[in-house]
Amino acid sequence: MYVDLGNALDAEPRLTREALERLDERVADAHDRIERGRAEAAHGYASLNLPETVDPAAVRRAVDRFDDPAAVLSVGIGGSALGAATLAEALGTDLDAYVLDNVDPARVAGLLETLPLSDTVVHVVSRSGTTAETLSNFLIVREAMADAGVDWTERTLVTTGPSGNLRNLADRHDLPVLDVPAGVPGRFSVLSTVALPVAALAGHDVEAIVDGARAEADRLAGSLFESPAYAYGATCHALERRGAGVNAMMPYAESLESFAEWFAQLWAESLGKDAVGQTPARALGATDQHSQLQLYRAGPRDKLVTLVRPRERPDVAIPETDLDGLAYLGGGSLADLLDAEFRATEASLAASNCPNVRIEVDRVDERGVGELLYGMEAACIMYGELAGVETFTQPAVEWGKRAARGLLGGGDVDAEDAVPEKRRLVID
Ligand SMILES: O=P(O)(O)OC[C@H]1O[C@](O)(CO)[C@@H](O)[C@@H]1O
Repeated sequence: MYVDLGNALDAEPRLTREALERLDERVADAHDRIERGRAEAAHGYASLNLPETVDPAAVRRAVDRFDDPAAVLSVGIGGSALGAATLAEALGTDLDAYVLDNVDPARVAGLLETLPLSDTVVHVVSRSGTTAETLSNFLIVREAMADAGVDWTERTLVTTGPSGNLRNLADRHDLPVLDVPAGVPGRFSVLSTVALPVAALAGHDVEAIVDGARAEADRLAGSLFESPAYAYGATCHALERRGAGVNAMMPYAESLESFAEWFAQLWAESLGKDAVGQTPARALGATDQHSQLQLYRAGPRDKLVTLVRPRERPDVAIPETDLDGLAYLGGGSLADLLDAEFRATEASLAASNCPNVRIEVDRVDERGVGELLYGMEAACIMYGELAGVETFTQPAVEWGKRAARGLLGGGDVDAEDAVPEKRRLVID
């Protein structure tokens, strides 16, 4: 992973090289704390040990029992689904890879009508084993398989924690179970048994994903000027402290669109604490040049844009054309066009004084994705250390969960007391 901070400096909000150099002293201390946390396999910090603690062979053994499926369905939510979605999209698969990470009945019904249920592997993931959306969807998928005469126990792989409903169900039906990694919050668990099974099922080189992560782990150092991941995390933090409350994650590769969604959970759920944090906006190049770029360039001076691209990408030639004004495109290629737009957008942001960071990987392949995912996790942890927040908890999400359970009669409050009377101003 390569990080270029050049356009992040002396923009608006203003961050100077001198300020980064002063911040680097705190990066060194934070690095020491992170390394101590890793050495103790402390909660959260253990995430950065996954290149050494994950067992790709165990992942492969778990999926080898499924003989050449046509489709894989990941059932989970948040970090228990976004990692699989990211890997499946980034690496592409001969399998039809689907993700159920919401409880929209139209989507669930529609998907069940199209899934080849007898030839689908269901990977159901929940660390807690109690998440309403995941368990509801799994029960529906299981019943659809049974109704279709498919033995769901032969089509299901579980990844879960040491206890809870999902562990009990797996034990009761003797399902193959992978353990979620200890001390690794869901949003940091992509490089583990949570998401790697999807990559393994698709025949990808899981070891290469882990090697990419390990390469980034080897770059963690006591200075942001020596560590791409820490450089990015420290720069994002420093810009947020100076007013860049929004970080638009804008990959210039369709295969990284889900990565931006994964990044959004990682950043928001880790760093949105104590009235601070940087709001991740999901964008896609070149598409959002025709959508959000107007706001990034001419809106409030409260943004950082993160531009991500592979240095090498597949290509498609553009035929010669005599169309007025378009002859310059003919004979070129889409990669040339996309990379020209990447550079032009980067320069246009700089010209409008919008700070932006360039992140590159050699290719969007197993190694490149491993580098990028691990690098963002390490960047997030560094940001959290510098911001002094509890990076690895997410207490604010619990209020809504309790209220929803209450409304459905499953909580410790009566349904009518689950949510306060809503203030109304109805315009109809
Ligand atoms: O893996 P689980 O326990 O189902 O949790 C799913 C997701 O829900 C959250 O706990 C938030 O509610 C996320 O942190 C997590 O990734």
